[in-house]
Amino acid sequence: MDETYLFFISFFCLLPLIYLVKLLTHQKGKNYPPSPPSIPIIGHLHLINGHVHRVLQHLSSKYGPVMALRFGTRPVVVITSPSAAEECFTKNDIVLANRPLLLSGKYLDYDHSTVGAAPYGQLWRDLRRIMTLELFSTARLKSYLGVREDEVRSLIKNLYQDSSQDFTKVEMRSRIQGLSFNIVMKMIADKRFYGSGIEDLEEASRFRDVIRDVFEVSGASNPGDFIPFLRWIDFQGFEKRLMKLHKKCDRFSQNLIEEIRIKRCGSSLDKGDAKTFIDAMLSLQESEPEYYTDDIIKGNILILLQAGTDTSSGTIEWAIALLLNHPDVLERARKELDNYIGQTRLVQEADLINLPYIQCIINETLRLYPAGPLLVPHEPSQDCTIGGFDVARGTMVLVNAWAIHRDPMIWDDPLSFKPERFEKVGNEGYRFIPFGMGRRQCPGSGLANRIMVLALASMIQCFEWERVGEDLVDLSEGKGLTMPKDVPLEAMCRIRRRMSHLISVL
Ligand code: HEM
Repeated sequence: MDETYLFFISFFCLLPLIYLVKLLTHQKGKNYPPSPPSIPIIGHLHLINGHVHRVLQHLSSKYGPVMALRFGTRPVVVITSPSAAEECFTKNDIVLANRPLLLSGKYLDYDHSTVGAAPYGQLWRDLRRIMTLELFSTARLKSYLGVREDEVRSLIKNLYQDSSQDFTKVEMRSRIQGLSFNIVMKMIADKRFYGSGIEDLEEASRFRDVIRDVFEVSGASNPGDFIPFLRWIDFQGFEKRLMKLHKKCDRFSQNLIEEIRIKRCGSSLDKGDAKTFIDAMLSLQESEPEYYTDDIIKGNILILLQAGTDTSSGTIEWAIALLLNHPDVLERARKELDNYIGQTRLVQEADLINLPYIQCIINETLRLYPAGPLLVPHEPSQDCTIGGFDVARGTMVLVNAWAIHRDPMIWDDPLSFKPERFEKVGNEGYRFIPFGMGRRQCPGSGLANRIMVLALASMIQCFEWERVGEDLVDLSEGKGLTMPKDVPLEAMCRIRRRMSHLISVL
């Protein structure tokens, strides 16, 4: 028999034994979290069939709020209680501020050099500081107010053009996606890629396709991240797909950078009055070209588009779907708007502070349908303890926000949509964590909130809404990183008669 063949046969027969010995020696003297029985080599991967947050919720109900799993060779710990989550983001916050290095991060995050994928260290701190300063600070959010209000008006105008005095069926997903995409894109590169007034329609359509592919690939889990052998043979051609996508994304974001470079040549912008995120990064590049390379800028353009678009638009879509199934809640929201603003002017962002019930609707939507059901994976940079259990350095830590938000021990009647529950309590602590907590929590939460509340308030103020048929809107969750609604939302929409004089002049 061929010697190589013999070698492979004995290697694969020995693997379970090596695995067992490693497991037993590793566990000696340690208090690891409870864990379901596992299978050699694949660990618990065979249990993950269906929506991961749901499977993990089911397992945690048996094995407890701090549970250990093994995805192939990768140890995983799943957190499913507010107190354990609190421990993660207070006592262990620095240790857990690290991210696991996954294959997608090599290509889509330019070797893990984006704010979302970078390990906890100097680069991450610098990027986070730049983004806070240039995009998310109160002053910056104020300076982009016009962009948000213009884009919301453009959505209202677009709905107005497609609706009439009678109820008309409208498709909602692409319109709402266009809204959040345009807002983030204006902040990054002063460009719009959806709706009217676009200079290069073909470029816009190609760019939208590329971003859709990025979402698809980042949403798919790659078995090679868990079983190294599959990575060596590029199982299912995942790495090839990533390489191809990287090339496409790279071309587009490089073009965006070049356009801004050309514009900057003819203007006297300096660091202080940077207009866009790319402007700010190019200013920094001028003083530190080796550090703020084009690759760093391109990766961070992509992460902002990924993290900032489908999350907010998906939440708005869920909120409208929930309102269609709960006309009483919709009616109360409309009354709040009519009482405070009336029908003589359009709602503005400055009004939002006086619309607490609409904010409650957004919170309740985020509770039931958080756009990051498992947050983003964390990885301890050194051994630590959570809930009295040992968690080894290099373990992937998943916080199941979706399950915490639906825990009947924590929430009264947790599966029902009741926005008023957010009226009573002020500080929700670690039982409501749609944006995560601690150092790596979402830096875009303030921006997202403004977009979501203003868009929802404007749509309720200007139109009447009904379901397409008698049946309730289907609320099944689809596949994807941001837990989108499975079936894109359609609704019946009619202009509110007393608002049409305001909308027709937009
Ligand atoms: C409904 C809207 C949104 C939700 C629910 C959401 C949720 C989250 C969550 C759960 C995380 C991970 C937190 C963790 O690691 O524990 C995150 C990270 C992040 N989000 Fe958001 N997000 C939203 C909107 C936005 C927007 C509008 C932007 C920017 C335009 C943004 C930018 C980011 C970035 C850059 C990170 C990575 C932060 C880091 O690793 O340091 N997000 N977001």
